[in-house]
Amino acid sequence: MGTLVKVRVPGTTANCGPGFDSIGMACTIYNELELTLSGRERLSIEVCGEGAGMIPCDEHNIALQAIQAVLTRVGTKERGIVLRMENTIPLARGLGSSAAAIVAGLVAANVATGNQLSREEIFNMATQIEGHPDNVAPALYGGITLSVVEGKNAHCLNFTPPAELKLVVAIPAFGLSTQVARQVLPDAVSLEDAVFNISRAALLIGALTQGKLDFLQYALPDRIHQPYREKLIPGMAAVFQSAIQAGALGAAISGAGPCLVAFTRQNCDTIGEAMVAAFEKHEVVSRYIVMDIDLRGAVVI
Ligand SMILES: Nc1ncnc2c1ncn2[C@@H]1O[C@H](COP(=O)(O)OP(=O)(O)OP(=O)(O)O)[C@@H](O)[C@H]1O
Ligand SMILES: N[C@@H](CCO)C(=O)O
Repeated sequence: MGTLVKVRVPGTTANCGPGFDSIGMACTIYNELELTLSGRERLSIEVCGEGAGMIPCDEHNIALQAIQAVLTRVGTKERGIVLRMENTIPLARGLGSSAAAIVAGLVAANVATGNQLSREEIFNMATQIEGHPDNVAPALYGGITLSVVEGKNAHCLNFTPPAELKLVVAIPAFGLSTQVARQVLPDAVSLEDAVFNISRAALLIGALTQGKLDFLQYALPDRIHQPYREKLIPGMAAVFQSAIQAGALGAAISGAGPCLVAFTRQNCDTIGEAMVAAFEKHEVVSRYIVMDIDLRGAVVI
């Protein structure tokens, strides 16, 4: 016996073009995590669905590390952990699988130990474990999130997106770890590129908050991460172009990639099929999914 808690956490698409390491959106694709916490010394981890057989089931598991971080923080003596994960978020594709695992572990452990930590404390811990806030923020809070890191603290605003906004995501068959996708980035960018991104990130938030989605065509381009990551994602520019030709408002790398996300009001299947066909011309096997923006973030179920 012990305390059993089950949580559901959404996948996320981060950066959204120019908002590198800051802007994120929660998506209607979910992982579930069930934690049983007891006084009996025990560790058992079971992973079903996406990542089964690949995700470590020992002390290297990041959901377990998140749980242990909470247990240490609140000083509980209960160290018996039985963990079961049911995943639908594809692994290492740019849809926030690691952020979902971290947030799920933190939220479940906090509930199992009597809700001693606030959402802000959980957000800070999640940001420290993940290394940047843009996936963990929407995974925790839902909606569209804007995050900054100030010293040891992260701060986040979230808002509800325009109801008609849909996400069409082309998911390549190959994985790309965030660590590798960050290694290709430059240490510094020019003032011109910084201004390019700042102005577009600002316009993007204006367009999303005012529901002026036609502005996304001007707001989504990026110069500080996507051009450098293009070599890791064969066909990237062609997939963006084909999505726009099929009716999308614009497109971006989802997170660190290799998923590419198109933003649209309509024609989702036409756009998805065009993206998959464009990838195929570059010998990349892919599939597509259509998602809305999740408004709830992490929930106890
Ligand atoms: N449910 C899970 N439980 C434990 N570890 C997981 C889980 N899901 C993902 N991970 C770990 O996270 C790694 C993938 O993280 P990575 O940051 O590279 O990609 P991502 O989070 O899917 O994409 P992005 O951060 O670009 O959105 C996996 O290789 C695995 O080690
Ligand atoms: N902002 C992060 C998101 C992926 O975790 C990146 O692009 O590296």
